[in-house]
Amino acid sequence: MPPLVKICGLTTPQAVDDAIRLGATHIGLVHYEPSQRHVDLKTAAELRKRAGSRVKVALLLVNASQQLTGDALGTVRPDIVQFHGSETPEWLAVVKRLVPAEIWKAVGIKDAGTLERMQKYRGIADRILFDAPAAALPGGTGTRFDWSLLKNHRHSMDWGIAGGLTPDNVAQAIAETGAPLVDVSSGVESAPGVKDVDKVAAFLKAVAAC
Ligand SMILES: O=C(O)c1ccccc1NCC(=O)[C@H](O)[C@H](O)COP(=O)(O)O
Repeated sequence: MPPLVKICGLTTPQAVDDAIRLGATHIGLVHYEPSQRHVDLKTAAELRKRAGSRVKVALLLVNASQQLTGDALGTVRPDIVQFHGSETPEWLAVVKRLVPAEIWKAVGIKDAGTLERMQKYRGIADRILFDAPAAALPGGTGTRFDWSLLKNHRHSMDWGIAGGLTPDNVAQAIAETGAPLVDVSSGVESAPGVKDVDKVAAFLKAVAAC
């Protein structure tokens, strides 16, 4: 079975409809003001509603306060909360107890030590998303990590990969890592925050062929 596909950083109803029509299994909405893909909570709730049950919807937060996390989850009611900052396992466990959503943790993978350090999320996060290490922003940077770090790794949690994936390299990334889920944002854009329907189609076609 081909990997699951999350198209992240959607900002418009058209982009949501396109991603779903073309076969994405997940979409991501970024609520983080410094991001060029930031959507306010009202917009995020509208996009979430539009997606309905056609696809799983992830809401991305980065080191959000308790207040903002509560407001965001209460307003948007996502299927998944994707924590993309330096949130602790303890905080994720609190959120997990309070909301009926899957908890995902993005982890910037630098070296084999990352694979040890992320074990602290075991039993708490429902999925680990391996991404490139944080740069100016913690995600959506179009940067790849060293896929060979995951070669032959025995995963103890559900997982996926992100970071610098494109229609041209996603098949190789899947072949090298065996990822059960791939996540893309800038690799299917014509400009930061603007999804390109042809690139989204090409990405999904490349994954479907795996
Ligand atoms: O997309 C953003 O702007 C963003 C900002 C801050 C935190 C996370 C963000 N995106 C998270 C994602 O899940 C991206 O899809 C992932 O980092 C891969 O991005 P890209 O390398 O552009 O495909």
